[in-house]
Amino acid sequence: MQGHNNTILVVGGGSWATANIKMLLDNTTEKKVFWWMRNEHAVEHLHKFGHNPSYLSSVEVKLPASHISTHLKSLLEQAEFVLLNVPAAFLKDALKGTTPADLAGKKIISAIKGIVPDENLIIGEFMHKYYEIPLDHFLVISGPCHAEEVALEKLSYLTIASPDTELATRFASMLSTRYIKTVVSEDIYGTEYAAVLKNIYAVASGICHGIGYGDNFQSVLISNAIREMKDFTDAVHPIERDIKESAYLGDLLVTAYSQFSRNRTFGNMIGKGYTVTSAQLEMNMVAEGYYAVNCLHQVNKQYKVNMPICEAVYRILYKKRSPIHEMKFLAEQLS
Ligand SMILES: NC(=O)C1=CN([C@@H]2O[C@H](COP(=O)(O)OP(=O)(O)OC[C@H]3O[C@@H](n4cnc5c(N)ncnc54)[C@H](OP(=O)(O)O)[C@@H]3O)[C@@H](O)[C@H]2O)C=CC1
Ligand SMILES: O=C(CO)COP(=O)(O)O
Repeated sequence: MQGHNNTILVVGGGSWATANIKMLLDNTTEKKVFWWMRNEHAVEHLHKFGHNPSYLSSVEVKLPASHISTHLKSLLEQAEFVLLNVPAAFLKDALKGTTPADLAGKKIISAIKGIVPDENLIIGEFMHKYYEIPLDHFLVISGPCHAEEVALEKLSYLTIASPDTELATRFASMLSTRYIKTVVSEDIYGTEYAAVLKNIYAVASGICHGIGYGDNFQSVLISNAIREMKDFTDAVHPIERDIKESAYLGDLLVTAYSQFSRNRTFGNMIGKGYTVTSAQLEMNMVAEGYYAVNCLHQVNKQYKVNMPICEAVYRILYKKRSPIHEMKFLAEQLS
């Protein structure tokens, strides 16, 4: 049983999970950090050498061996906070065998920027529906922040969203460091959906770059993308929201332009003529936008928001339409 014990379990073994572990360990608030990942070899490597062998391997992880394991149930017992950090497509797999009782009373934080495939639910909705997590026990970590830059301790800003802003502020105080500034928000729906959408727009940006469009066109694409994002988030959860804040516009910009973006890299390969499978094989990491655009296409059947950029990416990735033709068609609709 856990009260306010500042015990955080990070679930996931990829780059963002490793970056989150670093932030939590560099932050000086008294706390206990536990880490679950599926890969036994990576756990052994961390026990022996204090580095994740496959992702952000320069990051030093100083945790007792008993705090890093592949056994989720036993790690869950003491946790006050459970920080979900696997790609959305693998969340069900990661939580297999976990019941609502195992998560009862815990605060769930999503650092995932994706939708659960087949369910077409963002993470807060999924955890509420299948694990009975009340929304005021749910938090989102988002904002323009690449794991690679966290590893380099480059100044970054994160948004912590929760309907319970006191809780969000408490968690933010366990994450902030010299190089991490935090902002608190109440907008869990807008923050989650904006993160999902910006991945799709970054795929679009990469496709255009791969085809040969230049910076002039990219800027028009992204200007239209932020309007599309605003229309969709307003339709799903209409509250007073400034789309220019860093969790919305900021994350769109960094993902659409950064050399570190997996979504942009994936899109670039598609624009250059790679198939989806060959582009995925080429990358050791996951581009959430690929899965998200299919889910978003389904979700938007309900809202019917005009989303020409998402639709173009959907047809390219799921209907095997030519990137050149689709982007030419899209270009006619942008302004
Ligand atoms: N990277 C970043 O800069 C940021 C990422 N995010 C978000 O964080 C989330 C996690 O992404 P990230 O850490 O970058 O992931 P990575 O792409 O770095 O790593 C992929 C992760 O997925 C796991 N995985 C791959 N295939 C499967 C499978 N079939 N079943 C279960 N797990 C699998 C891998 O485990 P294994 O190694 O065992 O194969 C690995 O832990 C995503 O939603 C992403 O959008 C958010 C902000 C920044
Ligand atoms: O969310 C991110 C930066 O804020 C990471 O984006 P990518 O998954 O495209 O690398």
